[in-house]
Amino acid sequence: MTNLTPREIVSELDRFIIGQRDAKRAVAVALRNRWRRKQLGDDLRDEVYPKNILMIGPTGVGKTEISRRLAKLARAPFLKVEATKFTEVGYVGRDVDSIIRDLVDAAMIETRQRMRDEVKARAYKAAEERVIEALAGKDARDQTREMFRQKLKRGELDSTVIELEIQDSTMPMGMFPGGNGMEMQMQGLHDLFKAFGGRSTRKKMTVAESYDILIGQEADKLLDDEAVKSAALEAVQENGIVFLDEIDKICARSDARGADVSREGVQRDLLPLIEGTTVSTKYGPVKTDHILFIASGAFHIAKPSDLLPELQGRLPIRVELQPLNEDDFVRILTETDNALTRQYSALMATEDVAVTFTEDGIAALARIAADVNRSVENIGARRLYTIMERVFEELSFTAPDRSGETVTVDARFVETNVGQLARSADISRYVL
Ligand SMILES: Nc1ncnc2c1ncn2[C@@H]1O[C@H](COP(=O)(O)OP(=O)(O)OP(=O)(O)O)[C@@H](O)[C@H]1O
Repeated sequence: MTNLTPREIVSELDRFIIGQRDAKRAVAVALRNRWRRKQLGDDLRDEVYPKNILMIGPTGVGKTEISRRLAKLARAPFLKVEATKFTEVGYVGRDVDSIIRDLVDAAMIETRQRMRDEVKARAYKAAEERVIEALAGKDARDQTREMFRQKLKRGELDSTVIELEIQDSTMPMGMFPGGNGMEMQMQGLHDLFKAFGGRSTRKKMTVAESYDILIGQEADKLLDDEAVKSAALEAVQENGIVFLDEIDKICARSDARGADVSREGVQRDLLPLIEGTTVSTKYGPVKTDHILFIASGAFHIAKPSDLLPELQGRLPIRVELQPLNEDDFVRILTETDNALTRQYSALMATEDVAVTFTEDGIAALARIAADVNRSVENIGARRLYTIMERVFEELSFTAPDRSGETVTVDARFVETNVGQLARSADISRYVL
């Protein structure tokens, strides 16, 4: 939960997203409303429901990015899901409740990671004790232990090999950054192992290598699983954000049948989630009343008014996002904290190649992106990714041989690398 004001939230979002003022303001107010709700007395607090948002705008203009950044800012559990996923062939009421279950899974990983970080200092101390025990033996005198401790601190024993009892369920701290399916599976396995007490083996490793593993193991011992679970469930219920993409694709049109039946079915299934219901998950029941839903779609063909009236009522805040033009691309390339120009320069710097961008180089990149969006298909800012990748293709490959060089990305450099490709719509369709 953050206590930032709407103005502060918008200015945080401004660091990453160019333009789209209305959408930023809408999400900022939604977030602030959560804080306001928390300040209310018990009786009123339960009555205040989130005002869900409908974002209308073409692809690649920042709808997801705004929502994701907002969630990050608020440290809120976040899930993006395509509404069309539930209309796929074979749809027999595919479980929309899985949205909430996936959100809880994501929250469990994040919460565990955060709580692990909180106990990290204590875990580090405990890990150090175990290393000392492995070095000095179980019955070593205090004086001997202290001597090893000093040596450890000076890094003198980093490459000494020790033998340790390792629980198989233990994984290094770095393995839970939160997010993708693979990690979720790992998490499931991890829980399983933990439940059965894990299997321990003796392993040889250097002191330096042992720390990550031992800290992970000790942190797990300090973590109370029940506390992690209840914190994660509370985070979902009070702060969860679900981004429902492609909501326009589940609108039924009046002139068709068949697939449209299932589309309308999905809307009906989604309704209770958005209106507030209780979903059972493997960690316990979750009330969805205060989860914020941000629905999004291009609405090129269907209109918001084609959604079920009940669903329209549950998405009362409508914001339009604007298509991005050449000027926006220049700003995206130069003003954002995570600008692609910064990313490429930093990546090349790791090879000791200094990359700088000139103003006309940036202008050329933006112009080509806008041209290709016009002539082929408008995919918004995503076009910058494909253009940049092409521009840097040669340099990326040869960088290790060019250590110590300086490369200036100016209009000529851009022209040489993508100019020709960009002028042919047929070729750009495949490569840009
Ligand atoms: N206004 C913007 N400012 C800066 N970067 C942007 C902006 N719009 C899009 N981007 C970048 O383009 C990429 C795609 O944007 P995003 O995922 O937000 O698209 P979207 O509008 O949600 O489209 P879709 O509905 O197809 O998912 C992201 O990496 C994002 O950083």
